[in-house]
Amino acid sequence: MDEIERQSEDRAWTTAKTLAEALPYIQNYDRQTVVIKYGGHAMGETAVARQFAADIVLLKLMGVNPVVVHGGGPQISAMLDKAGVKSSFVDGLRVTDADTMQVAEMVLSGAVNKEIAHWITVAGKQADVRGVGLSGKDAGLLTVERTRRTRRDPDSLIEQEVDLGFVGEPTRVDAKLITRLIESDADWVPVVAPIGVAEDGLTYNVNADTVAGAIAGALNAKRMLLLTDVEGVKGKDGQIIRQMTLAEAEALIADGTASGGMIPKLQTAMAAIREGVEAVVILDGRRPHAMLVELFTEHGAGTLVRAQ
Ligand SMILES: Nc1ncnc2c1ncn2[C@@H]1O[C@H](COP(=O)(O)OP(=O)(O)O)[C@@H](O)[C@H]1O
Ligand SMILES: CC(=O)N[C@@H](CCC(=O)OP(=O)(O)O)C(=O)O
Repeated sequence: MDEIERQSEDRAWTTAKTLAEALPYIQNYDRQTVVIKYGGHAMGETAVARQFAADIVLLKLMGVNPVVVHGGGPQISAMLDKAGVKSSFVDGLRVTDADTMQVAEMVLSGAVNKEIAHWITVAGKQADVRGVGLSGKDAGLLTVERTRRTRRDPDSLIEQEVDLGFVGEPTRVDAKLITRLIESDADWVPVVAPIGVAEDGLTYNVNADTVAGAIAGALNAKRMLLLTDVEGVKGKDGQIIRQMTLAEAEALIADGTASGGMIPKLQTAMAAIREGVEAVVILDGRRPHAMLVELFTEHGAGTLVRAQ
């Protein structure tokens, strides 16, 4: 046996050992629902999105029921730039006027949603695993109400309402369609764009973390994974915190250690756990196979948030 053959044999035995060690974890997640929020920053290039899709197919074939909720903030911003439309954010939420709403829906439901569903179908072709692209508009999946935000005027110190436009907050998830897709004998993977409809029938732009949390809560998911562009949640010392409780998550927001986009993530995590999701993990979606490390190894990845 030459050196190359020996190395290949070593790799084969290592792979088999890794698979065998994963057995307890595979059983733990057998037929369990895992909601995965795939952030716009985590998507990166096509190769990264294809790798993500391949990992989703692997999860499905290992017996997990993955439900993907995606973002696309950077992709919306790029399209708005092209169209010469200025965009601003308040507390991490995009101020969404009628023109911005049109672009956001086109990008989220049209481009990003179809691309992710498509890559899942391509990656799962041999085993007939298929991505099914939906938005909160399909089958009444996501009802929202207009988000209200107030700001204290620095001069008068009076609380004033900030008009965010067509930005919505989930009020009801009708998960029947997702449940049917999950429970079907066919290997369908729901892929949801963060668009909702209010009682007035109008379309609203919703933060994708918030949508993932609402859907995970409605499905009583075992896990929600928030895939982003950092390794996990950093503490005061800049080190990644491996595990935290709801109270600790709240303290990180209160003392300003968690800021910007991390605030809606932790708030969503807390809300989902209060609704019955067992645990939420915030992890780096740019790293290939991060979901597999989290779900199927003792080491895990990122920051795990749980009730206590
Ligand atoms: N304590 C913290 N730990 C880690 N990231 C933090 C923290 N506080 C703020 N952040 C910021 O939150 C960002 C993730 O949120 P966001 O950019 O909205 O991600 P996504 O687009 O994936 O939803 C990180 O890139 C980081 O800049
Ligand atoms: C209201 C609001 O801010 N909606 C978000 C929806 C997309 C999103 O949340 O995308 P990421 O997860 O990639 O940030 C937006 O317009 O950017």
